[in-house]
Amino acid sequence: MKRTEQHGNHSWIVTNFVSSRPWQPRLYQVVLLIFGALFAAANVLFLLNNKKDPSAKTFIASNQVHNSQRYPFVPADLIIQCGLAEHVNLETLPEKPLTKSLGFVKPHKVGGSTVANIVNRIVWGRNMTKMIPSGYINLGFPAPFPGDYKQMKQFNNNNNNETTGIYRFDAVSNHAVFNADAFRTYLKEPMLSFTILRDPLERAISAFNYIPPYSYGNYSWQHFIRTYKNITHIKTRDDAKHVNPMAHALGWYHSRPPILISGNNSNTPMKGMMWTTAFDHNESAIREFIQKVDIEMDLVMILDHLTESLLLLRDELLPEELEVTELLWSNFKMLYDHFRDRLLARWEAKVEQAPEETIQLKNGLNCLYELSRNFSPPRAIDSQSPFR
Ligand SMILES: Nc1ncnc2c1ncn2[C@@H]1O[C@H](COP(=O)(O)OS(=O)(=O)O)[C@@H](OP(=O)(O)O)[C@H]1O
Repeated sequence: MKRTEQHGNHSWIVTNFVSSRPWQPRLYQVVLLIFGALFAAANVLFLLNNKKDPSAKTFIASNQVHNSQRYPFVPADLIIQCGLAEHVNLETLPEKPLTKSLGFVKPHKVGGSTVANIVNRIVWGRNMTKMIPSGYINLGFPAPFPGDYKQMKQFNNNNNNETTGIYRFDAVSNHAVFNADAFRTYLKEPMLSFTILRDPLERAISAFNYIPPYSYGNYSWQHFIRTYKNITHIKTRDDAKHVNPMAHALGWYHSRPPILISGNNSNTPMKGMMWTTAFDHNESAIREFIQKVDIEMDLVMILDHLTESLLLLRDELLPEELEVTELLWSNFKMLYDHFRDRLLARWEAKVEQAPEETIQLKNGLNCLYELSRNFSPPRAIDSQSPFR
């Protein structure tokens, strides 16, 4: 029913829903009430959950950590099936931050995600803070560290660098270019700096397979070699991922002033800079650089010796501060071994193993494998690789 009220010179049309009968809820009001109640309940639950588990604060979570369970990547049944359960007690694992911050330099295609996952899990489990890039991938790379990163919302005076006032984190594990001074500015003291390297040719093949535009399969390995062999400047992020990228991540190109690209290019991935490759074959300069890295980096791990590398990493901390199981859990070989054994057991248990079909399939697969070898990057041209 519509009512017109007169107030001085103004008149309002007041629409109301008053009926002559006592108030009775209508369907839309009931629906609104239910939604309101659900919304309020969800908010309360969210607040309670965050209060209960401070490590669930979104700031600490990395892009690789998706839910609020304490160790999200390890299904409990897998731990049990792998015989680790008797060694691991989730409840008694230390929750204290490590005595050192973790400055992990992650070059591309060197097994860095495996190591970054270890760092992330340690950070997650021990209620530590990690510097997160704004875009979740690069802390500046290929430009200088740290680039744009998410600021800590709550400043804690204990964590601030006394000289700069900048918040200091417990860990860094995204793609970045190592600079000892810059890392020390943003990471708590004492810092444990480490990285991982891989045979350069293996790495280049991995990059060829995974990094655009080559990963799209439209260009040959020969095209890849031709493109990068005589490159004079690193101008794009893809150049940086393909040309001497492990050295780039360790600071090789940044040890000389960049060439500034004219115009306003500060928003490009390279931040308006490019780097010359003129010194890439200068042996004495390379030796000098290796010496510098040797002094500044606490541990350089090697992918082919990951187990030994991780144990040496553990030894950089206080005795017993980091349990081997905390490293083991991210060992995807364990996952592989587990499912390989499961598959073989299922095969053994198969009632009829069908020998004729087995031979036919095996021959066909061999044939396909030979074909693919002939049409994929031929190892014979390894010696021409600019990465050697
Ligand atoms: N534990 C372990 N042992 C041996 N090899 C391993 C391991 N973890 C990762 N890898 C191999 O590393 C390659 C992926 O590297 P990244 O994780 O650094 O890639 S990325 O830059 O983060 O995209 C990729 O190499 P390729 O398979 O040759 O492409 C992975 O297979």
